[in-house]
Amino acid sequence: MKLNFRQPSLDGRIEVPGDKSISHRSIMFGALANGKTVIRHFLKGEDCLSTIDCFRKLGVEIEETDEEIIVHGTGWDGLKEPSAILDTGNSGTTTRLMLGILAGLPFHSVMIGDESIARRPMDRVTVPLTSMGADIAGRDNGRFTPLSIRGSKLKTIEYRLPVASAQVKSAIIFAALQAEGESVIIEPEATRDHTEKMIEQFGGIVRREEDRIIIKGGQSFKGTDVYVPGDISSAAFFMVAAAIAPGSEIVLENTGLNETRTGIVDVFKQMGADMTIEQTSFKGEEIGTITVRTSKLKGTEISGALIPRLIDEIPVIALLATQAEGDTIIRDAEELKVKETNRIDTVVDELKKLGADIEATDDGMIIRGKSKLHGGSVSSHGDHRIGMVMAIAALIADGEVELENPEAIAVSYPEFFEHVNQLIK
Ligand SMILES: O=C(O)C1=C[C@@H](OP(=O)(O)O)[C@@H](O)[C@H](O)C1
Ligand SMILES: C=C(OP(=O)(O)O)C(=O)O
Repeated sequence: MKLNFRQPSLDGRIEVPGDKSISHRSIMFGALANGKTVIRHFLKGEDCLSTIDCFRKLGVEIEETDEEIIVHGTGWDGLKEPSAILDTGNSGTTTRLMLGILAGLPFHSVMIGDESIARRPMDRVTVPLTSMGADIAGRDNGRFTPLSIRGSKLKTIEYRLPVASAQVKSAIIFAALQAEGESVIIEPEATRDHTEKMIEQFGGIVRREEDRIIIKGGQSFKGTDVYVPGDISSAAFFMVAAAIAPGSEIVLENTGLNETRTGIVDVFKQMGADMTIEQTSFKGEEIGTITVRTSKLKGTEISGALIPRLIDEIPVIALLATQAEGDTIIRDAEELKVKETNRIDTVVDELKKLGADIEATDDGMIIRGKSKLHGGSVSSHGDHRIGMVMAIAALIADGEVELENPEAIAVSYPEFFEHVNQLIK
């Protein structure tokens, strides 16, 4: 795809698509609940469609209209042995959370994903689930897909997460909900808490005591109405676009502002961005409007507890940092190496091709600003977030950017280019 934007200003209001993490979970809890769940502003990205497809194969009726997704929940007991392989596509969230659900159900299932999923570590989930009594086999001793899960009776667990991962936490929560008694999960750093919030939305109970999450097994859920806020991880691309494309102002309405996800807002403040945030409602999750205008930016340091609160935004923050005065240092972000691609390498390599002064480190990167970006040939490497970073970079680049494999963007943001075109003045 040839991107020849001629350095426009951006202006306007958009509502980004529904949050990916919340959309996945709304299907899962909707299926596990008894009765009907109606989901509005659901993200119809490829990842969440993979979750829908898996639950249909487990016997759940799911209706799709333009406005809503309706899940006819079967309860835990109503799910059926799938006669086909469950294909999770490109979605780490689907693969890992489904493992926690399937581990305790009384039937056999087989799970597979795409080439990227086949490289991503699943032992971070299969190890704790196995210690709860799960019977999971997979390539390289259960490290990778394809995985075969024979549901079994599960025991409780007290588990300190070795990595700050909401996917691992959530998989264990789903398993713990099927065990008899109380399980405890201890987080090294707080990660996104959408699973915990959704347990409550569906009439269940979960307790948090400092870094400990306590889950009682044997809970059943009631179908409900879910509104999915706009995904701050998608909004991040336009927050950055507005900050760096001269003379811009973008308003992002109905965006999720869950505190475990707003690390990027903290970084914008640290860098001196011109931004206003207005909380507008609460629908199971905080929702608000984010407005960003172009401004002078300064380099910053991003590390520690901030990392899980902005993990998926780091690639686009790297682009932002190329337009800030001074150095930006990102540390403690090794997890980027096991995403859809090794995002430390892919973002560094691709931004360099457009003239950025950026260097990979063992656990992050160093970006030296401010650089003038030029045109060039770049690739998404099949990673939706890298594709969007390069498209936003193309907005400020002096010259044409040829982007290979832009189709990957449909994983989390099918309307991305429509929104870019709508915002160009
Ligand atoms: O739980 C979730 O919905 C997610 C958790 C994060 O992954 P990890 O749990 O691997 O950090 C994030 O990168 C991913 O996009 C979605
Ligand atoms: C890492 C991501 O997703 P997942 O782990 O679900 O593939 C992402 O969306 O950036």
